[in-house]
Amino acid sequence: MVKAIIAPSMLSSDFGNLASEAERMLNCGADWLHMDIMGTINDIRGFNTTFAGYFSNIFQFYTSKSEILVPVASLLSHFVPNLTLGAPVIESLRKHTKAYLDCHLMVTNPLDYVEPLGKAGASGFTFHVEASRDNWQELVQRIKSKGMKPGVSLKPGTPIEEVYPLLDGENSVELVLVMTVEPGFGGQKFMPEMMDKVDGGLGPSTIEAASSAGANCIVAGSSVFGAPDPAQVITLMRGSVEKRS
Ligand SMILES: O=C(CO)[C@@H](O)[C@H](O)COP(=O)(O)O
Ligand SMILES: [Fe+2]
Repeated sequence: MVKAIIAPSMLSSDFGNLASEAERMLNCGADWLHMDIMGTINDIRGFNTTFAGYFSNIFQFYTSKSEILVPVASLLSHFVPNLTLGAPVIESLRKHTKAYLDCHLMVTNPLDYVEPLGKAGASGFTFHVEASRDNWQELVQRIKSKGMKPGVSLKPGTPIEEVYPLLDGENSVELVLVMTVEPGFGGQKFMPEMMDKVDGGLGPSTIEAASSAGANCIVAGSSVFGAPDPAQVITLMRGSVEKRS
């Protein structure tokens, strides 16, 4: 029987009560806690923080809509047009739980986050293949040296072949996170066309497609946190994966 891992994305939780939201999810049957770490303007190489921060604020002042922000964000080499949490939050949450903290790094230079997240108590460190094409071997070694489990993720538009080199050899990853939404926000629509490649928009109405496509580690945010009975959604998704032999 395939072992399911259900990892509620804490991006959809009440960040003002993160520790109790984490405990609630674990009491509802969650195996891992998925922590979406999203980049800031400081990710830009060569820009100093103040200038880049100021520049980004101007753009964000004039383009409040996320669909406009995306081209602006990519222009400014943001990995995603959103800002969530970092090592200090992981460190605080770690004081309240022993759970597996599955960190998903949507940042332009993941190497800069290995040290702080390892120290903060992260369990898994999943970086994006689009942000590590020239240094993924060093990245995997550094992640392992800090006692974290290395994973790789890919955006919907990235061909699955790009992660093949990371699947075997001494610098292989232990998890592949197939994004079934564009990275950056929770609550987006599931992209069924990703099934031949499977993170996002998952819930009772889409889990069958993902589990029959072979996914066993399920990241779901809005469908779990938005449910009147999150435990029931977690059990349903677990059942869908584990009925596969
Ligand atoms: O990494 C991401 C989004 O960037 C995902 O982890 C989402 O946060 C999953 O949330 P839902 O799509 O299930 O609401
Ligand atoms: Fe994620």
